[in-house]
Amino acid sequence: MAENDIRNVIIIGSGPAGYTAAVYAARANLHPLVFEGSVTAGGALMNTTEVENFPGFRDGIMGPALMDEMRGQAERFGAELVADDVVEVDLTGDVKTVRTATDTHRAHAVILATGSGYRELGLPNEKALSGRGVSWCATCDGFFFRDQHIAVVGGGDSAIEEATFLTRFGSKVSLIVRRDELRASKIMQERAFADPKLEIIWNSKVAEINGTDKLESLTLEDTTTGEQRSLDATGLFIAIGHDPRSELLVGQVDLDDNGYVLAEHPSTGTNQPGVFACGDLVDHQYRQAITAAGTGCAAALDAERFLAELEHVAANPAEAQERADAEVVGA
Ligand SMILES: Cc1cc2nc3c(=O)[nH]c(=O)nc-3n(C[C@H](O)[C@H](O)[C@H](O)COP(=O)(O)OP(=O)(O)OC[C@H]3O[C@@H](n4cnc5c(N)ncnc54)[C@H](O)[C@@H]3O)c2cc1C
Repeated sequence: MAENDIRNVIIIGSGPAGYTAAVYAARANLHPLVFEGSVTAGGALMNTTEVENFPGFRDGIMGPALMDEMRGQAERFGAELVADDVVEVDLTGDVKTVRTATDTHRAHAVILATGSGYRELGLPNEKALSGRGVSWCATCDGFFFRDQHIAVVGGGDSAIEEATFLTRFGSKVSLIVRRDELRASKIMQERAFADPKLEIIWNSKVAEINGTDKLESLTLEDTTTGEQRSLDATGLFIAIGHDPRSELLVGQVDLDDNGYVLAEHPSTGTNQPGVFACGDLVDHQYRQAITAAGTGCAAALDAERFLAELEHVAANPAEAQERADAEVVGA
């Protein structure tokens, strides 16, 4: 296809949401073009070890292997995959424009699936011990920490939610809070204070993550005195927030106050006709591979219906005019 031909659909993002959208769009004969991104093609699961909760794998599957399967499945049905970053979009017109550093592409529909990034503490061992004691997802990894001492960092609602959830598994859970109060809502605080397995370590931050092959302990620093001490935790859950990857989309589609794309539930449509959004880019509630894949499927089906309607209108201009007139009268 020549560069300037108008595509049916372009998909931006290559996690479970983007690849699932690609499988469905490709099987609907829409020949999707998928921008995978240059850094982490395959998305967040490329940085994980075993995924035990994605349905269909009785014995679990390694994160990168799962993403390789999804990628191969999309390719098998004819999705065109490009390992480039999208650097600019214009989603406001009937024809959408998507630019990389070197090319410009156009499409009638665009599916946004750029995910969200977990905030990090910025400590040296943090990434190296990811999947070896350090985690960003209690639902995903809590099960691996049965009968262990688990630490959770953060003072908001989601930190407390993660910490109370983790008390089901850990022998003890220590919530590490920078200040002498929690930012979380009152009801969440009451829940935390009432939990006998949950201790709160006030005025503290993690100064060092210790261990070579796996997490062995944490060094905590008192934020008021600077004094340091060791905590013998073998699990660390970092719950200090997420940032949706939506910088590209500012001024293009409606975003909420935290930067997540606003989709018209239960569809995946945004405020721009022909633009659909899925996965962690819209979801601050569930953030799971299976939910991302589910909304990726929905986005492709929504795009398919949108394109069918466009085709119908182009083939039946008189009927479309009648419908538009009736809407004006009804308004
Ligand atoms: C450490 C860890 C462990 C996890 N474990 C589990 C688990 O066990 N089970 C589970 O269900 N979930 C797990 N999750 C959550 C799961 O990974 C996410 O919910 C899921 O990956 C979200 O999918 P997504 O497609 O929305 O986004 P992502 O997977 O984040 O993918 C987004 C993609 O978009 C690309 N992208 C971003 N910007 C651009 C751009 N401008 N141009 C082109 N491409 C772009 C990125 O490169 C990335 O590939 C885990 C997450 C983490 C971080």
